[in-house]
Amino acid sequence: MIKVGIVGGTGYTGVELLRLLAQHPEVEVEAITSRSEAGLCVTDLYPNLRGHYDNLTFSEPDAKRLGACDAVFFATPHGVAHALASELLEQGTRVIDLSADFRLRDAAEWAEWYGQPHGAPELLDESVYGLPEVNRDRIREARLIAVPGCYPTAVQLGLLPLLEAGLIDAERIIADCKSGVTGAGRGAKVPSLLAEASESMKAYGASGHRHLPEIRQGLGDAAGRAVGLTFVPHLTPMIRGIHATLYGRLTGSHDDLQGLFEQRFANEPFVDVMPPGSHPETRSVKGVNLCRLAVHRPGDGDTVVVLSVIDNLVKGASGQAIHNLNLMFGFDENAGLAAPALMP
Ligand SMILES: NC(=O)C1=CN([C@@H]2O[C@H](COP(=O)(O)OP(=O)(O)OC[C@H]3O[C@@H](n4cnc5c(N)ncnc54)[C@H](OP(=O)(O)O)[C@@H]3O)[C@@H](O)[C@H]2O)C=CC1
Ligand SMILES: CC(=O)N[C@@H](CCC(=O)OP(=O)(O)O)C(=O)O
Repeated sequence: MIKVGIVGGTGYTGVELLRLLAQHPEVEVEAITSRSEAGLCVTDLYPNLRGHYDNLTFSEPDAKRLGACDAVFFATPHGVAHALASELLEQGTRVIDLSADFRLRDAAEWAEWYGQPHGAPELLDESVYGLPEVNRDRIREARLIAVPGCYPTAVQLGLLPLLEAGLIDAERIIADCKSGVTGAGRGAKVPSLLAEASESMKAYGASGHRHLPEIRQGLGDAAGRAVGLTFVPHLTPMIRGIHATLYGRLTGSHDDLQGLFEQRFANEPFVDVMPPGSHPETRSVKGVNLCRLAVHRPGDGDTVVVLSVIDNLVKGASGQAIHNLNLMFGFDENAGLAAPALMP
């Protein structure tokens, strides 16, 4: 049994960590922080967790208390993990950061996209990008994990087989992506209001979104060269879910794209390549740590269309964070992550 802490326990990814960890046989949640709810019992804020965390209370973030844990998850806005990670690592605590603080290898690029100086550039060399389907062996050895973003997870998993095999034009990739409103966090914001978000849909960040450099970095690694990517996110009237429709122009010849995808993910417990002709739905991954993919080649032409769905809060955040924890501590990869999706 290991002890873990969660910084940012009142947010959507924080409560999702609690929900999933409640079924984890090897983990006990020792500390959970919130500045606004310090002193409140977790089950008073989240009654769905009654019977699981009845003695757990939110407390102010405290490096000493968190440093007594084997691992700490950061489910906080950008910049918070920068400030605390070093101190925790020095105390021997492993850090799994759900924010974007350690995802980009280049501190100057991070500062440009996040509008603030990078707060811990000295840690960038050792941080490991926590996409298990790419970095499984490095994750096992890591002390500091940067959990991929939600859109970047859906897009990279959908394009990796094609780029690794050199089958599409790396200069002209299109990722047309839709997210549910929990992607924007639990804080009150006008675009997330029921009357603003329901029965409507809109693109945002079309000229440049902060996930663009992260996705380009990962796809560039897969392709072995810089990629040209158009990425347009949309806000849709659903609570959870990401749907990515990915377009590439085939350059290499390959008769069996379905087989290519099935082979690439054959040993991956959290990627499901669906049968030919499928159209995966976001509700089929609701609440589970799974990316479902379908590959299409309309009219047998030179365009390949990949459909990729995840739950932004699970495979796009908290579930993937727990998968990383399982690898770092040598647990069964499925621990805490085995339940099937909610339907409907
Ligand atoms: N929502 C999603 O789908 C995804 C989110 N992420 C990332 O995960 C992180 C958390 O997201 P989400 O759960 O949606 O965010 P929320 O806005 O829902 O929650 C943020 C949490 O962080 C705490 N917090 C805020 N500021 C600070 C601070 N300065 N120091 C310590 N704690 C702080 C808040 O509690 P309090 O203010 O009371 O301390 C709250 O518990 C973000 O970086 C987000 O980008 C990643 C993938 C998907
Ligand atoms: C709908 C919505 O607002 N989504 C968020 C992305 C989700 C997220 O939390 O971003 P990270 O994965 O980088 O942490 C956004 O566009 O900024």
